Amino acid sequence: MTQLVTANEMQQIDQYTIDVIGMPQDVLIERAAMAVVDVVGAGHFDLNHVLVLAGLGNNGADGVAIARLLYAQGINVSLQFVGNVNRAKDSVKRQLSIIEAYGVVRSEKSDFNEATLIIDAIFGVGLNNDLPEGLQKMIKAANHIEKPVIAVDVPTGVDATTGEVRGAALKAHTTVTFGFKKVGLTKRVGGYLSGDTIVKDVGMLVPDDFEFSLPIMQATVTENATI
Ligand SMILES: NC(=O)C1=CN([C@@H]2O[C@H](COP(=O)(O)OP(=O)(O)OC[C@H]3O[C@@H](n4cnc5c(N)ncnc54)[C@H](OP(=O)(O)O)[C@@H]3O)[C@@H](O)[C@H]2O)[C@H](O)CC1
Ligand SMILES: [K+]
Repeated sequence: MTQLVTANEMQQIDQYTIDVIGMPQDVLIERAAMAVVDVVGAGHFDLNHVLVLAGLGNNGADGVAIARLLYAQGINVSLQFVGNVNRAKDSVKRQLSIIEAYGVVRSEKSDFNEATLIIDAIFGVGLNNDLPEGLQKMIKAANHIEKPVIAVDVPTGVDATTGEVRGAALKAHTTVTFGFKKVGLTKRVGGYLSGDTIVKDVGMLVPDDFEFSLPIMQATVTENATI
């Protein structure tokens, strides 16, 4: 039994946990990163060269924290920041300054062919438009070489509510989604691109009077089920 949420509902729950409950945002980001690292370690992925793609929002902050944790475990990880780092949210800038102290080298342009596993932390539930052209091209190239991808929260390019592709979207082998399963991961092409979806608790709390707009999903859902 899985409670489904829209992107907006997830953002409301995020904000309630931080603003009302007082859970520090960096704690949620660290727990999200640890959840993904657990899946990386438990899966049958080739960790010879892990490439983390991090964006400029909190999804990217998760990605930078993931790169740091993998590096601390002695895994060969490279971090590519996708976007203009000057426009990055403070949460990302904090993670970037921490990771520099750990000695993780940021790669400007990553060669997907060298990577044995890609961690997609470019966009999550905050995606609100079609991806920029350049990023669409990069994503299509990445999909073409078919490297295994673990998506952080939502595969980049998939709308977490509608399941539609916003210009282009990474095809994930596995999606590690936080708190609740986003409905966009269960319907239309979003259900196909998310691969195996694992829901991980990172300590979010739901307001007592919160009204979910979506039903609780039975255990399995077909690829194009519409909710
Ligand atoms: N909320 C929390 O404290 C936590 C969230 N978690 C993770 O964070 C993401 C949601 O993070 P958010 O910063 O809201 O959004 P994204 O990281 O998904 O997107 C980044 C920003 O990018 C801009 N944006 C959106 N769409 C586009 C686009 N098509 N082209 C260019 N830029 C785009 C947008 O900024 P605006 O200024 O345009 O609004 C986004 O804000 C969530 O998925 C989790 O992974 C943590 O895990 C836990 C704490
Ligand atoms: K992502």
